[in-house]
This record gives sequence, C-alpha cells and structure tokens, in this order.
Amino acid sequence: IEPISTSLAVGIAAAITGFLARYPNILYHFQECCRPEWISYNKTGLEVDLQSKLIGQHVASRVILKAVTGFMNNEDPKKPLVLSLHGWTGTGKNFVSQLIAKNIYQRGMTSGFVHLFTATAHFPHEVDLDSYKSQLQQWIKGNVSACPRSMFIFDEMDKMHPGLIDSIKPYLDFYETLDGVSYRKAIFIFLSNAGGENIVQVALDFWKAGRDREEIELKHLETALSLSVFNNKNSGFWHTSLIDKNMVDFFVPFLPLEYKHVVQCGRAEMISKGLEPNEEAVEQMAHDMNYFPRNERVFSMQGCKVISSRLDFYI
Ligand SMILES: Nc1ncnc2c1ncn2[C@@H]1O[C@H](COP(=O)(O)OP(=O)(O)OP(=O)(O)O)[C@@H](O)[C@H]1O
Repeated sequence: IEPISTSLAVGIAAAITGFLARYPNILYHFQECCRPEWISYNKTGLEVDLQSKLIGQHVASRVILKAVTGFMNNEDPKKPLVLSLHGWTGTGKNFVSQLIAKNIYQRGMTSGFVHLFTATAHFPHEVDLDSYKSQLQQWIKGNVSACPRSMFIFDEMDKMHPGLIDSIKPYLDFYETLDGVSYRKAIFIFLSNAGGENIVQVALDFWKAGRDREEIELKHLETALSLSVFNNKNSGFWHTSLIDKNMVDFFVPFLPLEYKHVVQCGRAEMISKGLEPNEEAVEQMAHDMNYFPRNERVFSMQGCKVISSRLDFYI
C-alpha cells in the first residue's frame, strides 16, 4: 500500500470523525430523525393552510386547528390524539390529513413517521384477519417505539373489519405505557364516509331554509354524525367499543361541496399546475359536473375529487 495515500486517507477519516464528534447534530440535518429539526408543529402554517387551501369546510377547519394545537402544545398528553373525519366523497378528508402532516413533519406525507393505511388496499382479505391484526399491532408498536410523535392515518375506516379496529384500541387509550411503550404522543386519524348522508341532509336543510352555510355549527352536525356513526350497523365503528369508550377525541364533519366550491377548487388546481386561472374553463368544468339531490342539484357528487384530471380536458 502506498504510504502517502494511506496516511492521507487516515488523515481524512480522522478529520471527519473529529468533526462529527464536535458537531454530532450535523447529521440530523441530512437524515430525517425523531427530533425537533424534523418534527415541530407550525400552528400558523396550519391555520393559513386551512384558511387558504381547504375550501368550504369552516366547521372542520375550526375543530382541527383547535384539536391539533391543543394536543401538540401539551408536553404531557394523557392519551394519543384520535380524530375521526367524516363526510361525502371528495370533500377534503385526505387533503386535510396532508395539511396536518405538512405542518408537523418537515417532509409532510413523505415523512418516515407518517403512516397511511387504506382498508381495501392493505387489509383486503377477511381470511387473513389474524395476520393483519398482528402485523398492524407490531407496525404501530415498532414505529411508536422509534418515534413517539408518529402519525397513523386509516383511510376507508368504514370498510375496515371491526376485529382489526378492535386490535388497535389499546393504543388509543389512556395507558401510561403498554409493554414499555408510551403511545400518548402519537396521532391517529380515521377517515370515512360514514355519516356523510346525514351531514348532507343538515346542509340541505340550511340551504332550503335560505340560511347561510357559514351558519352551520358543529352542534348542528353532532346529532347527524352520532345517529349514523353510532347506529349504523354497516359501519365498522358500530361493532367496536371505540365510541362507548370515548377513544375518539373529535368527530370532524366535512360538508358537501357546492358549485361555487368546485369553481374555487378548479382555480386552485390551475394555480398549482403553474397556469393562469382560466375562468371560462373552470366554470365550464364545474357546470359539467354532476350535482345532487336530483331536483335541487346543490352538491357536487364527486366533491372536488376528479377536478385535477377533468380540468385537463377543458384547458
Ligand atoms: N375542501 C377541499 N378544499 C380543497 N381541495 C379539495 C377539497 N376537497 C377535495 N379537494 C381536492 O380533491 C382531492 C381529493 O379530495 P380528498 O381525497 O381529500 O377527498 P376525501 O374527502 O378524502 O374523499 P373520499 O371520501 O372519497 O376518500 C384533494 O387532493 C384536493 O385536491
């Protein structure tokens, strides 16, 4: 071995080791880890995002901001935060979960500490229920052990097998620790369409009475939600004791979106594509969407869901 190269290599290695010993935190800036450099709550960011990006959801915006802020500012929460988001398709439930993730984790939804499960994709076969249960429990335990500030999003909660919901119950409860792991700093978000029709009915009643949509408050929707979520035999929730044990901290209703919201979503979509908003195209697209109920045609059938792809056809 050539002595000059060897001593050069040894010198460089020693310099790097010395540098890392003096500045151990430097690595944390490059590699995502469970530290404040990567995980810190930005309340103003969430507030601004909810106001400017989430369209037509004044009730959900308020509840979510309060719930997340209260939880994230509490250094010693007594249980994990459990939010259950309900509403018609395409009204922003997944979207809002992304906004929450973005304002807690530097890498948002791509963070290694944010975990998304979709019932039909991840747990499709009932015969595999037992293995799903143990995999899910191990996944939650492993990830919370690695980082207490982990976030778990369960999409299509109403299609999830009740037995599987039951298997995650212990992690949502008030336990100090479970097998030596504390779950109290974790966030669980459940998304479902359960209760969507009852929420639509409340919004429709307001519309028919000529009342402003902004007048709808959480209290107007709570009964609608509880009736459907608690009493619906088809809803996974109904079979489990998630509800009677008060494990869900907030039930968050999402209102159905109207024509004007579809237009707003269209404009926002054009801007996000880096285009100048084209009013004519956006209005034509909104006009061609399907609305319900059949006679009144007030609410968008697909919410804002298909706008991204539809818009391409009009511009
Ligand atoms: N209220 C909203 N404000 C702004 N954009 C929205 C809203 N609702 C939906 N969108 C747009 O439509 C897309 C699809 O919506 P999203 O996936 O959040 O709907 P969802 O309520 O989760 O529907 P589903 O119940 O079918 O899963 C979002 O990524 C977003 O671009």
